[in-house]
Amino acid sequence: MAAELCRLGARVVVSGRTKDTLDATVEAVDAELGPGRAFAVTADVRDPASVEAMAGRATELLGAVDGLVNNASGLFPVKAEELTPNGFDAVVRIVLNGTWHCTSEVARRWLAAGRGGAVVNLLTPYAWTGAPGIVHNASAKGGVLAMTRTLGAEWSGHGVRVNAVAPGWMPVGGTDFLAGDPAVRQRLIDAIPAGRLLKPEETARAVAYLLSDDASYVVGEVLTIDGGHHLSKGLYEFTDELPGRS
Ligand SMILES: CCC/C=C/C(=O)SCCNC(=O)CCNC(=O)[C@H](O)C(C)(C)COP(=O)([O-])OP(=O)([O-])OC[C@H]1O[C@@H](n2cnc3c(N)ncnc32)[C@H](O)[C@@H]1OP(=O)([O-])[O-]
Ligand SMILES: NC(=O)C1=CN([C@@H]2O[C@H](COP(=O)(O)OP(=O)(O)OC[C@H]3O[C@@H](n4cnc5c(N)ncnc54)[C@H](OP(=O)(O)O)[C@@H]3O)[C@@H](O)[C@H]2O)C=CC1
Repeated sequence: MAAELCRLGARVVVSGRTKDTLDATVEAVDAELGPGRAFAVTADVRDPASVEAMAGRATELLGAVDGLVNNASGLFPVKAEELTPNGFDAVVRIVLNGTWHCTSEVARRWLAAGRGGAVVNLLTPYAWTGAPGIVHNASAKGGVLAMTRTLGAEWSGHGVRVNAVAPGWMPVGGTDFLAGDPAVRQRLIDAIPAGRLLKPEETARAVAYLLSDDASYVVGEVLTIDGGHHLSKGLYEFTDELPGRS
């Protein structure tokens, strides 16, 4: 995500809890595009004080912050009846509360300065379909969907746009963790009308569009990029089992 946004011309602060991961991203961008495009700032999105410090440092490093991408997430597969209160909280605090902490911190700065900006939240199609086996993450993403629409409408008159992308499965992070097995992955691909996984840079380009002035009249919207997965393959899923015409 960060590397592709830099390729498209952005200067980016990457943030998360793990310094080594962030440093590796910055090193990769430096090697490809030269120094000064990407910077690392550690933060924990669950902690408003940490987010405030991150936003301040990002402003120092970039001069001005024009956009925010809420990408942090966490999940583990679990039967709903076995999920503990702490397990539910652990995920919701990252996804829903974390998105709120980052969005409110950055947007308040824009509103106080009388300037606009763009927020893009990372959703998934199961924000509206639901996702048995990950009730914590699906509930939190559903909350982020409502937040996207609410703040999109509430702040658009101030030039602060809030939108979201809903990617399908990408061969990174969460997907490697949930569908690392080649046979499981192939079943997943078979269910996607486009017949392949989403490339991370395709998600980044959709994010870049929503961050850009080209999307200046796009408010509270969700751009779904899942190769038609949430629409299903319909009858084609069963083509081999359907009776022939003769
Ligand atoms: C679908 C494809 C799309 C992908 C979308 C993505 O979001 S990809 C992003 C994918 N990336 C990631 O997910 C990033 C890596 N994931 C993580 O960092 C963790 O999974 C985290 C989200 C729980 C956060 O950790 P943390 O340090 O805040 O939490 P903690 O360790 O202190 O535990 C708190 C509570 O949760 C309980 N609990 C935990 N695991 C399990 C389990 N397997 N089973 C049952 N329960 C589990 C644990 O027992 C405890 O409850 P208890 O016992 O006190 O009642
Ligand atoms: N992978 C996929 O196929 C899909 C992903 N998505 C969404 O795209 C986004 C990225 O997914 P993916 O790349 O797979 O996820 P990863 O697990 O690879 O990345 C999640 C990121 O969140 C950061 N993070 C987790 N907890 C915190 C925290 N408390 N504070 C700050 N940062 C945190 C992690 O860094 P660290 O642990 O160092 O803090 C990590 O960089 C997520 O929002 C996900 O829901 C949507 C649809 C499909």
